[in-house]
Amino acid sequence: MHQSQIHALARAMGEAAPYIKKYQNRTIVVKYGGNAMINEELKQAVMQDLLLLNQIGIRVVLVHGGGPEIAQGLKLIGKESVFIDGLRVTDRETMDVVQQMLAGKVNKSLVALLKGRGIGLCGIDGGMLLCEKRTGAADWGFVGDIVRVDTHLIEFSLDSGFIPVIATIGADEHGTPYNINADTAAGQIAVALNAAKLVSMTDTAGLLRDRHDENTLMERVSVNDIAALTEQGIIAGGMIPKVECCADAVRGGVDEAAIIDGRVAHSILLEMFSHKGSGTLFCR
Ligand SMILES: Nc1ncnc2c1ncn2[C@@H]1O[C@H](COP(=O)(O)OP(=O)(O)O)[C@@H](O)[C@H]1O
Ligand SMILES: CC(=O)N[C@@H](CCC(=O)OP(=O)(O)O)C(=O)O
Repeated sequence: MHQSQIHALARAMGEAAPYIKKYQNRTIVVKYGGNAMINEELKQAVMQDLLLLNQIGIRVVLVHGGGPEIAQGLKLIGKESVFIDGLRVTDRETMDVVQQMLAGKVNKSLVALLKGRGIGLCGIDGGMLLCEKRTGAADWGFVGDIVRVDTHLIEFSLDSGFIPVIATIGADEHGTPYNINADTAAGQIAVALNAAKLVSMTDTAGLLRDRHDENTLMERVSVNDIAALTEQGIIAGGMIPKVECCADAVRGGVDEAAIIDGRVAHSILLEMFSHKGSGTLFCR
């Protein structure tokens, strides 16, 4: 190792040390989104980072999406994806595909990369995510709103040293399964766990003032400014539920929430263990 590399390592470790102390024995919830999850190599790098966090004593909960995989599954049976306000319209046939893809293919592929430390769950397991049918401006079919998060199974997995990997399917009191947006679920799970941090990994550098220009990254945003940013059209599309869930998490008692770039290797380590962080940090 060169002298310069040794200095860089010493500097990085010195910078990281207080953050490692801050997060040890605390819970962090990581939401890993569909569009950042497509590249196999990156997926492996992200899971390795989560394993590292687990090994240094941070309680990591992974909540995953899988929108693109669901779209693929639907295509195979000749169905197009339909979204209203960012939520998938989910009829009975679509719900079957959501279950197969999220709780099956995507969940197990992530657990497999966690080398024996992952435990694959969905919100139906242990009564984790109790839902009711979403009502409002449209009929989304089997799309659920979370009524209650039961954290017992998550805590049990964490206490046993595992990384719970959660597919966001819940059930109502009759046992009917519902499809839940993964960002929304991650935010509510983070609040229920009284997490130290929520990190949402996606396919942009973070929240951009101009969504087509990554040089306009907003590094720090107060949750009080979100309404104005949405009104100005700066927060749009898939960013709306993502930002809202960060804001709800922070308002619900999570210390901080960040949206970071899931396409950049080790961005989560940079976010957690450096002064600069990465992406956009939402604070009170
Ligand atoms: N201000 C903004 N900054 C960054 N991305 C934005 C913004 N407004 C809208 N977006 C869009 O939101 C997308 C991220 O949401 P989404 O595709 O639902 O992510 P995921 O699949 O990770 O859940 C970005 O790829 C981008 O197209
Ligand atoms: C109700 C609803 O829209 N559910 C989402 C669940 C998966 C998800 O949120 O995946 P991403 O994080 O990859 O977007 C869906 O069916 O696509």
